[in-house]
Amino acid sequence: MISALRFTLSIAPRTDRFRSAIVVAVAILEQATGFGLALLLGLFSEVARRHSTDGLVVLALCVAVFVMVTQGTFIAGYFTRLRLQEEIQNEVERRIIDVVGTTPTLEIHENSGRSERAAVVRGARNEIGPGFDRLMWLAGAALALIGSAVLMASVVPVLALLPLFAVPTVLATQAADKKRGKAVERATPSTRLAGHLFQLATTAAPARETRLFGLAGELRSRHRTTWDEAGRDIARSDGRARLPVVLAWLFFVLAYAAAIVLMVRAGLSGDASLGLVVAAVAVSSQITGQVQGLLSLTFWTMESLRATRAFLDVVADGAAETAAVVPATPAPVPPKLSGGIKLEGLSFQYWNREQRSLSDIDLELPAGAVVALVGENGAGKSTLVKMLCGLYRPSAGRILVDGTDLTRFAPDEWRARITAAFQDPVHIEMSLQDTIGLGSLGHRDDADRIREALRTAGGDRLLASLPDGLRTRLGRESWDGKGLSGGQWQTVANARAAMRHAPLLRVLDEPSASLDAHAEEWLFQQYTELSRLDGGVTVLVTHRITSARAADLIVVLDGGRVAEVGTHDALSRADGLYAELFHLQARYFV
Ligand SMILES: Nc1ncnc2c1ncn2[C@@H]1O[C@H](COP(=O)(O)OP(=O)(O)OP(=O)(O)O)[C@@H](O)[C@H]1O
Repeated sequence: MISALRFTLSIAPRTDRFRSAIVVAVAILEQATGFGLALLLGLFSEVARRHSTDGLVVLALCVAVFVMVTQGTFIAGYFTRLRLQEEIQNEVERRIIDVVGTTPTLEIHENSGRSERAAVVRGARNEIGPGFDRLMWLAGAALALIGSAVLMASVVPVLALLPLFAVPTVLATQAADKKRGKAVERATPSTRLAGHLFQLATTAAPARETRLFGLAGELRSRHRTTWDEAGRDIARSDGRARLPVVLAWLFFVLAYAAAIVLMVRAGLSGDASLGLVVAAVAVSSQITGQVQGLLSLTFWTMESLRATRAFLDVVADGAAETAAVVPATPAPVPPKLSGGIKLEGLSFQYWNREQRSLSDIDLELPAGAVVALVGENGAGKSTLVKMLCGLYRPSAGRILVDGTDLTRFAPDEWRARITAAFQDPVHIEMSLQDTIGLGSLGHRDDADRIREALRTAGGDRLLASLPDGLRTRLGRESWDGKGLSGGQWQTVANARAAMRHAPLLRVLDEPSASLDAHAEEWLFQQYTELSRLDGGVTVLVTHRITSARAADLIVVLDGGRVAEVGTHDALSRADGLYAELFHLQARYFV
């Protein structure tokens, strides 16, 4: 928690020094209002006892000015506080992008322990922004409580201890809060699932299937069951924490009653002046409010600190992964492949799985070759291409690029020299020019290169059909842009992948899954020519054996192992799994 506290205190002035100063002033002034009014009330009683009309008038003016200043500061500071919270929130979101969006591998999204922490941060990130404000209000509330204790002690010294009687209440509430936090954390898998069900039921992409299969009711009831499961554990933890909080509160109420008796006795016996007793009784009447305020502010501050700590954990996770994966002195990535890419005993096991998804893969992918990767669903094709992209670290074995172990390259430098189009491409809702130009940031304004990439991907007709050409806004989720078909989105992603010239590795993970036959033929012809020209390795993952046929090398994966390697002719003759798949498809499609 100390690191979360330090972060909360430092991020605000670093984000906006001026607004932070205003927030500190507003918090303290606001919390001092009750205390100041109690003092003025004490003075009123003294002046009234002396029958000083002038004194009463001056005091009334003082009260008016005091109230106007404190209320005015509160109103004037309200928007400053909101603005500061937004600024911090935005800064934190950018930092989350920096960490979650840039870890060298995909572990932060797929290793369940880490992905859940990242999910907690995504869900609770709105609590981080108000952290500084809550902390300042908490400090103001604590100062007001101390001021009240000093005032009461000046009437009866032992009353300085009264706020101490509130400590058990604060501690009991904190303990309850901690237990609740743990219960909320335990419930994360259920709350994530409930979030997913909510998305399924309310967003555009799944809307066709949810209507077609009449799923709204089913999703609603699963959402309820999932939330109920999560809620039961949280409610149980709240219930267990309630008794200590109630006992601690009773303890404080008894002490408070005794304090009032002591103060009245001091006034009656003449040990303290009337004004002082009135002021002390007035502040003591605020003690419960102050303690309650302190408790709720403690609760909200703890929420912010807990979210901040989760954020710092994710930052630490990201830094640890970067330290482990990025070599201190990286080897230079070759400008051109001379030999090719070699896989030696390569194995990979996903974090939450018992079995390896890839086992002992030995392969040679020569420079300039088009390699088709085929195999049944779940054979390990996508896992293998993600490993080639450096998105997973091998569990065993290695990948050699012209003899250099891939792990010796800086991941960013390796990825800057390769390109990829994945199945289910992401729909980047920008202008057509931007969404393709992102494939090579240095050329995002180069309209000729973007047109050329579109041509390679077979997107000439798509471009001609768009009302504003390259400037056409795409997508309907983020704005009112042009909706594209699945195949058109795929073409845009393929064009994005074609933006990088002469990559060392070109990965095409089912790039034609939603393309028509002409588009597919054109695409493979283009990529094959490019590979031969630039000498890189092209790995094509496909379920269409007819597409694999033209590749220089066909690799058949089966259950995470290499079942067969060879050319179409050799594998057809071998009469193994490839020949079986080929004949099966040929029977229906050729
Ligand atoms: N993120 C993941 N976490 C855990 N297991 C995974 C993950 N992704 C894939 N797997 C498992 O790894 C194995 C290989 O999956 P992979 O996606 O590589 O197969 P594939 O050959 O590309 O399949 P498909 O043809 O259906 O796309 C499968 O058993 C799959 O369940």
